[in-house]
Amino acid sequence: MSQRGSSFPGPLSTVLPWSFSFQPRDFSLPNSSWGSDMRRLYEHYNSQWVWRRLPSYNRSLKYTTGTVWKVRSFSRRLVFTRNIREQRAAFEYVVFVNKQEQKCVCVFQAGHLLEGPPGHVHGGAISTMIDTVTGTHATYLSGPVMTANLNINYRSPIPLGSTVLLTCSLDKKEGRKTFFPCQVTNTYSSKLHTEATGLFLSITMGHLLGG
Ligand SMILES: CCCCC/C=C\C/C=C\C/C=C\C/C=C\CCCC(=O)SCCNC(=O)CCNC(=O)[C@H](O)C(C)(C)COP(=O)(O)OP(=O)(O)OC[C@H]1O[C@@H](n2cnc3c(N)ncnc32)[C@H](O)[C@@H]1OP(=O)(O)O
Repeated sequence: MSQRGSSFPGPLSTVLPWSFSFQPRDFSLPNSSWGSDMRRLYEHYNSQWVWRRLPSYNRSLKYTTGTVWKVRSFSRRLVFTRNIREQRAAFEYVVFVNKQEQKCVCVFQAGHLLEGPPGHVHGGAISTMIDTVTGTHATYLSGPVMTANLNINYRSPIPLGSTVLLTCSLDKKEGRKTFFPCQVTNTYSSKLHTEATGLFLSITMGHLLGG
């Protein structure tokens, strides 16, 4: 199994040095809780050179900034989707980007802690994953961004424990604004579960730090 894409390849890596990286756990690598659909799709995308796996950590700034005081103020905080220790329990996912086509896919296995309607995934958990995937793609293409608007239509419920595919593309860029449509389907792309559009605004890091 190849392990390509071990460093974040987007614009952030040129802006922010990685001087505080110390081999943190990469949550987007396969683990024993992944079911057969997760593994099959992971292998499918990981084996094609046009798709690049993005690593995923449980702290957003500790591993991306080179400024000591920022590390001190952010390092104890954990990224929402990566802060549940028990594998399989919540958000198991891996994101791949296709730079040529400006597309991004996420293979997502929804764990039992994400229940909304009996036996099915909570709408807030689905929107979390849509925000994460479109936000990751926006960051990859445009550098630091914040979600300004998420518009979501839930078309069919997602069974708890199942694996789904999120597909996101770049629609248009207008100055600081970037628009990303996103669909959530079953793993064969034959059933639509959710469709959404995300609007992201490019920001400076000062915006996040209250500057
Ligand atoms: C998010 C982390 C970024 C840092 C990255 C660093 C390291 C991380 C590494 C990797 C990250 C990987 C993955 C990311 C994972 C998850 C993503 C989660 C993202 C989120 O979960 S993030 C939380 C929820 N998010 C907020 O908490 C935003 C609160 N909000 C604001 O902070 C401001 O509101 C802001 C910045 C959005 C805009 O403020 P602003 O002052 O910069 O811009 P302004 O208002 O002037 O608008 C300029 C033009 O955008 C139009 N515009 C604005 N808002 C609009 C809207 N809602 N609808 C339609 N158009 C809108 C205006 O109409 C105008 O348009 P025009 O130019 O045409 O007049």
